[in-house]
Amino acid sequence: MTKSRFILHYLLLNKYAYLFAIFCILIVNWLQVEIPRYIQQAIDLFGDQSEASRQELFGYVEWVVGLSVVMVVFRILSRMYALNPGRITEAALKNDLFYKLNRLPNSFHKGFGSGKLISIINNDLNGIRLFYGIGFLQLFNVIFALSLTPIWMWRISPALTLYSIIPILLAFVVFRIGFRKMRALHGERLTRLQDLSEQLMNYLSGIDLIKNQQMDTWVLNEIEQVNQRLLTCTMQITRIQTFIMPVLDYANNLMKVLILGLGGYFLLQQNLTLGEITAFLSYSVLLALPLMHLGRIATVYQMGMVSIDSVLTILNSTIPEQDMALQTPADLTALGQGTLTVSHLAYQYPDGDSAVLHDISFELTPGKKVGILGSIGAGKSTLVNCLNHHLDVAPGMIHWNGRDITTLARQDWRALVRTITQEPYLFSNTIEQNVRFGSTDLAKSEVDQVLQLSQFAEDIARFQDGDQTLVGEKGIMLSGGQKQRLSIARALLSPSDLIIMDNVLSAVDYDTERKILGGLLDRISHQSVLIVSHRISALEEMDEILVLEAGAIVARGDHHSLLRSSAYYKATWDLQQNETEAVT
Ligand SMILES: Nc1ncnc2c1ncn2[C@@H]1O[C@H](COP(=O)(O)OP(=O)(O)OP(=O)(O)O)[C@@H](O)[C@H]1O
Repeated sequence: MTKSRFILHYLLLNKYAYLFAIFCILIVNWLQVEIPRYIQQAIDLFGDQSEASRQELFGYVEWVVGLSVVMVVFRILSRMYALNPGRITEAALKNDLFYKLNRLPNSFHKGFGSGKLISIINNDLNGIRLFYGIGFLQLFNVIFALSLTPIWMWRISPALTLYSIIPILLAFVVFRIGFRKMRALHGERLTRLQDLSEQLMNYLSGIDLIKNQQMDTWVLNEIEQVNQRLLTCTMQITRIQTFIMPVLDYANNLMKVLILGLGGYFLLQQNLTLGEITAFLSYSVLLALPLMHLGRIATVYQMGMVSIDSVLTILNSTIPEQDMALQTPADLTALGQGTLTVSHLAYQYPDGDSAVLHDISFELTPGKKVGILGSIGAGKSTLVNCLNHHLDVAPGMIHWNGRDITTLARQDWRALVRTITQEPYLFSNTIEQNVRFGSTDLAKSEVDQVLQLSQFAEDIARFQDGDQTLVGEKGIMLSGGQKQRLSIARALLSPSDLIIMDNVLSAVDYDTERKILGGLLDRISHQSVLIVSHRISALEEMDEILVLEAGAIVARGDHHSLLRSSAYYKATWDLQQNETEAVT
């Protein structure tokens, strides 16, 4: 989407409100130039004592009062109808951005820091709201005021109008120079705000580490540097603004001096009346006001343009074609209960030097349970992220019921495959809501059942508020093992055809692990399961265990055959047996 299409698209969203606002702004500006005309005629009647003149004078006063009331009404309407669209656009844009962010693949989120995204959603969207609200209102105010007022002035005295316009032209020249400089600075300022937000997000996520390692001074220094760059940029903008505003003010006063000086001369020459000079002075104020607003409009316009650029970097990011084509519910049901076939899977990270996975092949028929064992850095998580299509795998390597998963939309694929990761993410909500995760239609008894299965129910019974306990930000109130069990409960609540568990039981003891796995495998006997673990005790019951070393499968078989065929497996088993004995 180009910038002009973006502007038009969101303008059209409120087209009727804007059209009515333009009509109201036009009426307000027309009344603004009309009212001085009645004042002028009233003043010119001051010297005349006749009854007819008195009647005429009262008539003009009534007109002025009446028109002023009408003007106030239209001014209120113009503000309502011009400012509200700014809010509506902001809300619509937020929805569009959230929709897009939700559909964009992981590769986008890896390259685009969350701090930067938050800054765009807060600061840039604020800039866009002002652009579509106050910016629109002031723009039309200025257009109408600068076009109508000189015409009404010209009708009184063309010569005085031409002289009065000289200071305005001078002010415009100064304004244009400052305007160009400010545009670049506004862009820089929003980038600096994004940098600061990114930096803060980074440090706040690692606040425990910063405190533990006493890194406070270093962090404060880093933040101060980014903050200083933001301040320097903001000060430059303020400096230009504080220079331009007095210049515009000076132009306005110069115009008044010219009107009074030259107007007085024309009065003496009897070319102008006192009423006409008074009207002319009123018009000079009407010209000065939009002139004063030019600075504000320029800021709103420049911030709006820069903000639109930032937002477009997200809106123009492409969602992979296959992710756009969603299956119908019927097609998705037909895809269920399939066989996962992995053939000669290889994977290299885009920024990596060499392949992390080599020639991985295995099959997961419906209901089969497969375990993956491997040392640290063997490529287990990479394999999981290839299988659930978080990573962009090459076509032809992973099939589900004969269908290449790279031809399926990720959203559809994840309806079939549920992954429980080793770092569960919890929302700042109650335990029950964290299990439900939006599945509000499911009965409470189902939630209780999955909590029982994941061996979390006993812990919950000890909490004062039970499953209504608030878990705090990222589940800060829960221990590592409790978080893991909650995320297992969450994965079990809604149906899926394949469950992948990536080291999810690392933070629970052996006994709890055995209980969880026993209950879990009973409940999901019809579902395919892939469990990744460092612990053989978690894999013992699997139909097949793949031993991964440096990204390749070096041994495979069930627990008993591997004890005989794989020295690594046997050594790991013996070591872990000793650990278990030491613990019990
Ligand atoms: N995003 C990435 N970019 C580049 N290389 C990566 C990335 N993530 C992981 N790697 C590399 O891939 C290799 C395998 O990592 P992976 O996380 O898959 O191992 P793992 O077996 O899951 O390890 P662990 O048991 O410690 O979780 C490692 O050498 C790691 O450095």
